[in-house]
Order: sequence, then C-alpha cells, then structure tokens
Amino acid sequence: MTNIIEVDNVSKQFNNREILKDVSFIIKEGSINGLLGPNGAGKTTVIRLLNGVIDATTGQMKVMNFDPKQQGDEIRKRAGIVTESASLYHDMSAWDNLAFFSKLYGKYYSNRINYLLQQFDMLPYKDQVVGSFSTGMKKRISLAKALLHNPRLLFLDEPTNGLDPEGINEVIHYLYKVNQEEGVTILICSHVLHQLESICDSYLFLNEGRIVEKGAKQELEDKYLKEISLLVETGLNPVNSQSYKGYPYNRKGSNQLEFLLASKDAITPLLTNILSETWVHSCEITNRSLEALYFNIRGERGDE
Ligand SMILES: Nc1ncnc2c1ncn2[C@@H]1O[C@H](COP(=O)(O)OP(=O)(O)OP(=O)(O)O)[C@@H](O)[C@H]1O
Repeated sequence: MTNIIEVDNVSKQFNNREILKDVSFIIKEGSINGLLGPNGAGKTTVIRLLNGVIDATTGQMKVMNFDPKQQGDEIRKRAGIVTESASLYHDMSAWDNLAFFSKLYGKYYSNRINYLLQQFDMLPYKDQVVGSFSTGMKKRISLAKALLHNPRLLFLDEPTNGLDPEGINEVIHYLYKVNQEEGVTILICSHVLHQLESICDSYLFLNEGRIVEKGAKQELEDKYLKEISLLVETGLNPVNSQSYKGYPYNRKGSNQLEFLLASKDAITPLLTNILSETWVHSCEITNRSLEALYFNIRGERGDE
C-alpha cells in the first residue's frame, strides 16, 4: 500500500501559541484511520493543514503527492470533507442540494447523484426538503455531498456528533461501505473512541498538539494490554474472597466475578476449572476496548 498522506515534523502556531508540535505520521492508501483526542487537542487544525486551508509554521506534508502549502486546490479537487455543520440548504430537496453542489464543483452527473442516494438509502427521500430530515439523514446527505466528485480521500470531523446510537451505527456502516466499494481512504477525527473501533485500521492519538501514540489496534493492544480483565457470569462462589485457584478476582455482583489474568492464555484453563464445578453463562474481556487502551496510553504518559 502506498502512502497517501505523509506528515513530517509539522508544527503550527496561532498568535505565538503552539497548537501542533512536531506532528509526524503517515496514512496508507485505502485505509480507515481514527485521529483521536480530547477537545482542543488540535484535530481540526490537522485536517485544515492537510487540505491547505491554513499553512504549517514548520515541517513538511504531502497529500496525494501534493504539497498543501502550494497545491491546496489540487488536494481539495481530490478530497472530500464532512464537517460538523452539514452545510446543506434546508429549503431545497436532497436531490437539488446534491445537483447544486455538483454543478458548483463543475462535475454534474445525475448518475453519480442517483448512485450516492442509493448507496446511502436516501433515494426514496430525494424530493423531500433537507429541513424535514432527521440529523442522521442529513449526515447521509452530507456524506453524499462530500463524495460527489469521486474523491480518493475523505476527511470527517466529528461525524457522529448529535446522532443517537442508531444514527452513529448507520454512519459507521456507510463509511465502511464507501471505503470498501470505492476504495476511499478515510481520516475520521473524533473524541468518542468506542464508536470507531469496528472500522478503523489504524489510530493516531493527539493530545495537547502532540501525537502521543499511533498504530494499528493489535499493535496498541500488544504494547499496552499487560493484563486481561475477564468478567465472568457464573455460579462460582470461591472460599477465598480474593483468589480462585491462584487467579485473583473481584466480586462485581452476586453472579459476577472479574478475574485479572496475565494473558489471554489463562482464559481457557480458568474457564475449564470453573465449568468443572458450576455453570458459566457469559464471559467478556472488559479492558481491551479502544477506550481502555486510550486511558492506558494517556495514563502511561502521565497526561491525565
Ligand atoms: N484560527 C485560530 N486562531 C487561534 N487559535 C486557534 C485557531 N484555530 C484553532 N485554534 C486553537 O487551537 C487549539 C486546537 O483546536 P482544534 O479545533 O484543532 O482542536 P480539536 O482537537 O479539533 O478540538 P474539538 O474536539 O473541540 O473540535 C484550540 O485551543 C483552539 O482554540
């Protein structure tokens, strides 16, 4: 896979305040990437730099082999962006909005509009005014708008803000579909980590303007998950209140025990032991989520 984005030692100052410091990362073509960090970390600033909307104070960037400083227009021709505000005309229909923006981009193809409306399950609503849509439906039209010109790269700034859990799942599903069917590389900024877990190939963690960690989930798990918390719903009632056959545990409820294990390899022998004595209805690793990893990363670096 080739690098579609290369960022090398980029810093950005606003009014002598350093907002981004020595930021370096690469993004592979065709991948889905999460740029994660708390409010004010600098995520939107990274996207604005990559699109050539603002210039880096120092450092080098290449986006689709173009330099955002000199060739922002070339990048914007080949990239789509979905920001928090939908930027749609509420008194115009879904179809008219998409037709208007595609003419504005100089790329009006009714087939493309039709295809995108179909992809996002919005074809039945094409003649309804956008103002009558739910937040989730507006988000789908914003996605279609960002993809009108067949971009190679899609930037999304907090795409799930304001959506209910069902709406969030929908957006995640449609983003995955776009990536799979059109091969679009995706960079998603978010401060809500668990929503991205099912689709991201790779993560960048930004905190106070610095990349504090990056990598694929497996790499991050290998690095940070030193202990497994296993929540077991079971009828087991160990005599010892702190450990069962050498496995330390905490009681979480009348039928719930949380075991602390050195690695996943300990799960099978533990469950075999329990099952030889009593029932087990469920078991779940509770500290392998992205959220848990994120707090491990922040905690380990003393950022909390
Ligand atoms: N044009 C600007 N002039 C001065 N300061 C700015 C400008 N743009 C951003 N900042 C500051 O840069 C910091 C990072 O902002 P940015 O919007 O990139 O963060 P973010 O991670 O996207 O946050 P959020 O999750 O709240 O959107 C903030 O402290 C913000 O006030």
